[in-house]
Amino acid sequence: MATATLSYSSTQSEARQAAQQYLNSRLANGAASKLQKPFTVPEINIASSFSSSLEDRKAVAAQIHEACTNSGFFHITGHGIPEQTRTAILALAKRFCKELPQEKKEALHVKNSNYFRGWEPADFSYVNPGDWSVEDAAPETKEGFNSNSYRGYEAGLDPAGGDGEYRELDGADVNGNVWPSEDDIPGFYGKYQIQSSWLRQYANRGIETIKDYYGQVLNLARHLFRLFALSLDLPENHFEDMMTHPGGIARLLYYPAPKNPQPLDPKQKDKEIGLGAHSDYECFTILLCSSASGLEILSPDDTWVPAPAVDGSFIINVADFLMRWTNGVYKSTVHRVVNRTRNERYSVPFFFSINYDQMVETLPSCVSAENPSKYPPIRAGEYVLERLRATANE
Ligand SMILES: O=C(O)CCC(=O)C(=O)O
Ligand SMILES: [Fe+2]
Repeated sequence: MATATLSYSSTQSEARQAAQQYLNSRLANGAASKLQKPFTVPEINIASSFSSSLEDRKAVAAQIHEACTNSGFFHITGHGIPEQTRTAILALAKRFCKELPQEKKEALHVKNSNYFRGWEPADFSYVNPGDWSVEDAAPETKEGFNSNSYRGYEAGLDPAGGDGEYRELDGADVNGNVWPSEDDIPGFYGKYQIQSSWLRQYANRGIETIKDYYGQVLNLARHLFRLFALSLDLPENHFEDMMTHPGGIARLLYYPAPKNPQPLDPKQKDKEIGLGAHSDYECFTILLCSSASGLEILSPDDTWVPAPAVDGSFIINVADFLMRWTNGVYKSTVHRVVNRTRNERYSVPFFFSINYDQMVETLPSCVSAENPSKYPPIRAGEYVLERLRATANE
């Protein structure tokens, strides 16, 4: 079990150093621990978790508990999000990366945002801070757009409407989002009324908007958090008041097809990395990926295990904040992306947090005489902001 803590630091280089130490200790911990049972990424059909029977919901929660204490990764099917919504957002990721002119992307550069929102070119951030110091390291090949839901809480992106109390990562009462203009990429945010037949062709191609996807995934995230509560022997509504204006960063990612795709080979260092080894920062991630495989997760015996996309499923993984909150009971597992196919790869991770202004203490059901709390209380946004700062090229 990883017990490393992340210390809080003021400068960029201190933050990066702390993040590297943290990641190294996670990697070392992984290698040192013995495999108790097979390391698996199970498929969990959550359809019966929408049942009115608490017993049905608890049965799904038990499967979630099992996955979160093992690999920390699982696929979900039976989630209720239509295929059209899923293909639409992947198509939007493609449109953003391929159709938006370079100067329009530059205008949205993530370096202009205090909250890591906007367009991120391939080599702007390294999720594994050690990759900065590798002389001949190829840049990460991903390119992305980070967005967050602030506007939604005004009844825009959040189907529940929110409580109007959203606070940014640093606690500020501001809107950290940036959006491309609807003239440049119609239908991106969702405010655009499709009037003309020329624009309707996008709709006919099944292209919806961030708003549609974000709203549906936010509903799913809240549903999953209720199941997480049950899985941790807590009342089902334990997290409810902490999800009234939750942080949630949706990222549209594009991994170009590699020129020279390499098979996974433990004896060879990969030259072209899509996204370096890292763990996610928030509570959990809901990941949608296109059919090109590429996600690999680090097993406790220190080998990379491919976690290919399963038709119609989302991949869910525990992230560091939930690992910390559960006192290390739930595993936030190191993963990376290496596109080993000749196809482009698109993915849309949604990093779900509770309200960023929420203070949390280790969950009572995860503390015992044998496993006392390892972590002091912390504000959710403060933790995530520090982790984000460590990865950026400033
Ligand atoms: O693109 C993927 O499949 C995974 C992305 C990821 O791990 C991340 O953005 O943290
Ligand atoms: Fe990740």
